[in-house]
Amino acid sequence: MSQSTNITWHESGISKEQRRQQNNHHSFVLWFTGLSGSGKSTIANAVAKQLYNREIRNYVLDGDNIRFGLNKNLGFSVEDRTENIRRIGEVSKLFVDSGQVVLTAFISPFQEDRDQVRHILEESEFIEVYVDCPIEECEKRDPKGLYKKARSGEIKEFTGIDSPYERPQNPELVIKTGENSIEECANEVIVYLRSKNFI
Ligand SMILES: Nc1ncnc2c1ncn2[C@@H]1O[C@H](COP(=O)(O)OS(=O)(=O)O)[C@@H](OP(=O)(O)O)[C@H]1O
Ligand SMILES: Nc1ncnc2c1ncn2[C@@H]1O[C@H](COP(=O)(O)OP(=O)(O)O)[C@@H](O)[C@H]1O
Repeated sequence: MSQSTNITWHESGISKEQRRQQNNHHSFVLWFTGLSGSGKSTIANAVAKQLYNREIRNYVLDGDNIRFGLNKNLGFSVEDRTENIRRIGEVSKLFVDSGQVVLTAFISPFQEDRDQVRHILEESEFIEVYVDCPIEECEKRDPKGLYKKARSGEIKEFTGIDSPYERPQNPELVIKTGENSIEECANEVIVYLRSKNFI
């Protein structure tokens, strides 16, 4: 891939702080990470609905959807997953700059890639949420039939089967979707955000 040269950063006339002030809330990323079927999308969307009801501007970026468009040229090799997360991180940063809350639902299996996203944001702008669910339960749910395909060898490099998942070392939040209901898990996130005065 070639690199751009002769480019200059253009400052916007409206600052992030001004946008936040107009929206009347903080802007940040809720980064959900976990195995396929752990409940990232379900919880992200449940939280998004609660935020919407509180008039907090937000948007969900979801793994499958992004791979239909922006990242349609990426597969599931280690390198492609890293590039996937790098791009999502940059997109998330734009959302934060626009004064919105962004909820991301990507497996994002590598600690280093998640840390990279954390580092391009400010400290109060990145909340790593580990959607913790035993693989046995994810496999039992198998909402898209992908574990079955991975077990039969039809899908290669499937996370948790023949591709690694690195559990977050120091996440801001851990939610256990194998033990608690969807509503309870979503409420845990809302309680955390309130405790930090983010909402
Ligand atoms: N090999 C392999 N491994 C894991 N997942 C696979 C694979 N092939 C397809 N899928 C489907 O793609 C979704 C994961 O995409 P992500 O962009 O979140 O993955 S990653 O963060 O780049 O690892 C994932 O979505 P979720 O089930 O919502 O996690 C799957 O539906
Ligand atoms: N407590 C829970 N939290 C999240 N999802 C749950 C929970 N209990 C059961 N589920 C079910 O598990 C599945 C999770 O799928 P999904 O949200 O697509 O996971 P992911 O985005 O991590 O692949 C859904 O069918 C959902 O209804």
